[in-house]
Amino acid sequence: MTTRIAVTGATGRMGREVIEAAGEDDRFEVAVAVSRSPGGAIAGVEVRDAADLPALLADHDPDALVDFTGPESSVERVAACAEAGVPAVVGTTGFTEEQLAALSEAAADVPVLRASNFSRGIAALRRAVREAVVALPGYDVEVTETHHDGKRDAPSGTALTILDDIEAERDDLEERTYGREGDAPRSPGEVGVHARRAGDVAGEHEVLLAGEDNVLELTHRAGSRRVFAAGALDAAAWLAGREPGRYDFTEVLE
Ligand SMILES: NC(=O)C1=CN([C@@H]2O[C@H](COP(=O)(O)OP(=O)(O)OC[C@H]3O[C@@H](n4cnc5c(N)ncnc54)[C@H](OP(=O)(O)O)[C@@H]3O)[C@@H](O)[C@H]2O)C=CC1
Ligand SMILES: O=C(O)C1=N[C@H](C(=O)O)C[C@H](O)C1
Repeated sequence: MTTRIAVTGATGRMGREVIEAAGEDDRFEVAVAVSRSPGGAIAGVEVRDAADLPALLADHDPDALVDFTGPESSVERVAACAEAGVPAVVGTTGFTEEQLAALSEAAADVPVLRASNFSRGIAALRRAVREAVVALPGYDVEVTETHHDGKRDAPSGTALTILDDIEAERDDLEERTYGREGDAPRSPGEVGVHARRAGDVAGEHEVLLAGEDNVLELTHRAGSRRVFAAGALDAAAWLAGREPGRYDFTEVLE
């Protein structure tokens, strides 16, 4: 069965990648792609005006929409999905609590699956990190992420998700320390968080656990954006036809 998707932010790094990945996979068809700068085509798909999204969703009736844009625009695009009855896959990161509440509101009308990272490797890293922090109680924990120079939000959405995972397992870690400068010895309740921006790195996340004479480093590196696009497409196929509500990428991988 073919899953017909709508893609927002078509000219963005991820929007483009999703359109190209869908074009190379028989299971998917891009029913409509929108951009703030319409015109031209990406992988043979005409790029339409994002301002017309509500009408385009009504006309094309896609099985799911895939959004990798920015927080404000993502909330607007998902509201259009709620209005049109289209399931939404959201890969955008950097949301405020208020924006997350708006996405939850939309999930009362349509299925909404949001994930800070659509790579299977990160799903495995998260499981390994949760296990490691339990196995190594009292160890110091530091999270470092590295991304391309165009990334806007810091720390990355994935780093924040990993920090939530770590804090859920370790009650003693109560303070996130973002970088260090000056006279800054470590205090026991800290989790260090470090964001590096350089070149065209697709995405790297490292968790360091260090105790007396024992150091464990768990690292995931995305080789390209294609891994995120592939995961988002899997999520779109999985989400199509589900009941309204909030869904998680881990459910897609079960
Ligand atoms: N969950 C995951 O696995 C992944 C998540 N991401 C996240 O996806 C998001 C996009 O990343 P990336 O593609 O690199 O970013 P880009 O800046 O390359 O692309 C984002 C695109 O979204 C659209 N856009 C951005 N801001 C607005 C706005 N205010 N209003 C309307 N449209 C807007 C634009 O497309 P246009 O002009 O065509 O409308 C823009 O080109 C980020 O939040 C990033 O963290 C990225 C990779 C993987
Ligand atoms: O902006 C990116 O590029 C990425 N963003 C996501 C994040 O913020 O975690 C996922 C991935 O690491 C790439």
